[in-house]
Amino acid sequence: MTNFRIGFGYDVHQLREAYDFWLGGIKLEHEKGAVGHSDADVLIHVICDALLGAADLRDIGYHFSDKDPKYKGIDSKILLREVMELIREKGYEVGNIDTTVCLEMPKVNPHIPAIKECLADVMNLDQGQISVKATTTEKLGFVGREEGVSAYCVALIYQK
Ligand SMILES: Nc1ccn([C@@H]2O[C@H](COP(=O)(O)O)[C@@H](O)[C@H]2O)c(=O)n1
Ligand SMILES: C[C@@]1(CO)OP(=O)(O)OP(=O)(O)OC[C@H]1O
Repeated sequence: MTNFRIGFGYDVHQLREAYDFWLGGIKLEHEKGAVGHSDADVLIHVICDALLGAADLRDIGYHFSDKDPKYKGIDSKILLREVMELIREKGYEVGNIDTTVCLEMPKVNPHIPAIKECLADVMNLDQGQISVKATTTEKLGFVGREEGVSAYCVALIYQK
């Protein structure tokens, strides 16, 4: 019987002027960008956490410490590739992932095709296995005040 497992990821990054805004592996043009030890790509970070959680492999900070200078400014696509290797080493394949980005501005929808193409390439999956959605928080909370961006991801993995 196929061994199915699910995982969940959640992450937040501050938004500040003079920072780049990486989301799902692509750079958005916006007056603010995300702050982090890495490139602060919140969408990739939640995908990593959902996959690691599904495989019972702890979390992103456990594998890539934010105290380690090796990861300062690192392209999160490199981290996602490593996470895919870790779960495949354990015999897992990805069924699908579903993500939601919580962001007041800018609009994510126009970028979703490029994000899916990029993530499918990094993860070696079909674009149909990767869902990316976005919502504002109706001007409420830190997202609504444009102080930060958050994201959620659920992942289904399986071992044949
Ligand atoms: N940063 C965002 C936020 C939302 N969207 C899209 O707009 C729709 C309406 O947003 P609500 O917060 O009012 O539900 C949402 O369903 C997304 O399709 C977006 O592209 N980028
Ligand atoms: C990715 C890492 C490592 O560079 O740094 P951040 O960009 O700060 O991201 P976060 O989601 O807070 O946690 C994981 C970190 O260890």
